[in-house]
This record gives sequence, C-alpha cells and structure tokens, in this order.
Amino acid sequence: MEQTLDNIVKKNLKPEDLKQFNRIHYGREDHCELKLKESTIKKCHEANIEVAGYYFTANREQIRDPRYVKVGVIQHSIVQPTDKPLSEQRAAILKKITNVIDIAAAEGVQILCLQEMWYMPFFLCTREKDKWAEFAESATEGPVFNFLSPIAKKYQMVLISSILENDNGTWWNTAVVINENGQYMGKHRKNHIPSVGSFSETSYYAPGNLGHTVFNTKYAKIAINICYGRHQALNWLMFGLNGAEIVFNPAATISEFGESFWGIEARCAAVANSYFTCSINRVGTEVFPVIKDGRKEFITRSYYGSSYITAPNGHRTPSLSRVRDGLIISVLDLNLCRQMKDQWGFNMTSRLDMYAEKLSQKKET
Ligand SMILES: NC(=O)NCCC(=O)O
Repeated sequence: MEQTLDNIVKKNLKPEDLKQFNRIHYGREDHCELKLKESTIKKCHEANIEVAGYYFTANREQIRDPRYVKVGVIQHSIVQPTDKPLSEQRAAILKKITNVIDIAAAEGVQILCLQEMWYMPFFLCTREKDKWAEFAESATEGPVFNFLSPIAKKYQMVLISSILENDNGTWWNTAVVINENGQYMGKHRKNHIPSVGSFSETSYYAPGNLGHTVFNTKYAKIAINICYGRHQALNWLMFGLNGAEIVFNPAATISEFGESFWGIEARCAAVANSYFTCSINRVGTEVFPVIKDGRKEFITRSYYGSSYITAPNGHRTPSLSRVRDGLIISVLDLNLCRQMKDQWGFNMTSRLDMYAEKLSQKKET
C-alpha cells in the first residue's frame, strides 16, 4: 500500500479511532465512497491508474431540487523522456489521457480538469525557451484545442485544459474552457507568476490580464485558479465574488514548495468562499538535460500528485497517490454552496467595504 498520509493513518488506527480521526480531520466519519463500474476499475488497473470515487451531499431542500454535477480530475506523469522530439512527447501524453477521459466519460463525468500544462513536461524550470516554443499554441485553434474539442463534444463534457498559450507571439499560462458542444468557451490566464527557486516562470510570461472570469457552463459555474495563485487568498476570493460554484486548481508543484500546505490552501478557500475546490497536481519525475557553463547537467524534478476535492463545508476527499497516475470522480451537490452561506453567514458578515477602502489606499512599496 502506497505511503499517502491517508494510508498511513488508515493502517495505524483502530476502526473506532479512525472514525474519530475522519470526523475531526475530514469533517465526516467515512469518505462517502462512490461505487464505480467494474469496467472502470478493470481499465484503470490495466493502465496502472489509481481511481477513486466520492460523493458530497447537501441537505434536502423543500423547493429546490438537488443540483448534482459529476466532476473528474486527472493527475499524470509524462510518458517520453524530455529529449525526445516534441511531437512524440505530446502524442504519447495525448494517447494516455484519451484513455483516462474515455474512462471518466463512461462514468458520466460532466466537467473534467487536467493538470497544469498537461500535454508537455513542465520545462519552465530550465530557463530554455526556443527549444520548447512549439508547445506554445493558440487557445482556440491549437493542436491541443483541436484534439480536445471533439472529445468534449462526443461526451458532452466540459473540459478544462491548461496550456502554454501563444497569442500573436506573446506567451501566457492559460486555462481554456471547452464547453459540452466542443466549442471554445473562454480562457483564464494565470494571475500570479512564480519566481521562486527553480520555478522561474516570470521569464516566460506575464501575469494574467483577464481578471477572475467565472464560466457559466451547462453543469455549474466554474473558475480556474492556476497553480501558484492558490497561495493568494484574494485570488480565491474574487472567483467567489464572481459567483463560482467550483474552482479548479491545476498545478505543477514539488515537495520543496510546501507539500505541507498543499492540503490546506484549497481547503481553506472552499470554506472561506462557500464553493467546491478541485486540486490537481502532476506526478512523476521529469529530467531535463541542460547545458550550464559549457557542461551538460540535469535538472530533475519530482511532482507529488496528491490531488483532492473539497466541499464548501470543509469536507474533503483523501488524496490520490503521490507517485501514480490517478483519476478522482466525484458527485457534488451544488446546493451546498448556498446552504453554507446561509448557515455560516460568511457573505452577510463580510466587510468587503472595509477591505476595499484599505486596498484602494495601498501603495506599492
Ligand atoms: N506551477 C507553479 O506555479 N508552481 C509554483 C510552485 C508552487 O506554487 O507550488
């Protein structure tokens, strides 16, 4: 059994203690597991993909019907070594992901989010640009959009695809939303760009210029907070103010950068803003041969996966594996968003006026 925090706890606690742990830590005594099809389990086993299903309920209301939506998140490693031709690298990932999307579709997933820059190695640690430029593409007619669009249509699935966008020669870190008819619905550009340790993304693209768009899809009002933006409470807040019911956080992050707060930030955001959050991180080790001072060196980075989903009441799923490809399928009752607002009064008691006044006075130091 793999050493995730959940597995360590499960293995070492007596059933009664485990119940207590789950009640206090996760907010519920069991994980409300969703029964998945035999075929899903078989296909995932064959492809060495961890698969887990959960559901989040809300109180029954007298007037409003439950508003169920089934979401999926996929974490995965790259397939080919990073020195192979770019087209081969991308084709191998697309093939792998097609299989996982097919599995998710057979389970009736309606909204599915992929990890940050899912179709390529996360080369942004190398500081190299030219070598990778062909991975940067148009949000509306690039190879990745053209690949996903028919899939979205075939399965009437909303797809969130994090890409390296090339918009008339300018690069952006962008999440594209494709609607259930396979049409481009819009995009969000990463607002906060890391320049920390080997995450030197500021040399590639500028902070996003599209604000905090919420996409009113057929199934839910969704938004995307891309990776490093999860460290900013106000970034999460703005998506909530704009009406998001689910905020996806496609990421690429490694242990050295706060694995201990990975499980906290999106969960806090879900509680503070009364929406669901879906956190998706890469897995696997990516090795980049680079030339430094005339010598060949290797940059190696390992991503710790651990994708999970949180409800507005703070209940969350266990994490996926730290090392294996994985798929979480979860049923969410969106009624829980308003119920939490009503129960806790977070909206009613917020003091945005007070913050706005101070923020408008704030000068850059
Ligand atoms: N991809 C990305 O923004 N990574 C930054 C490191 C982190 O926020 O964990």
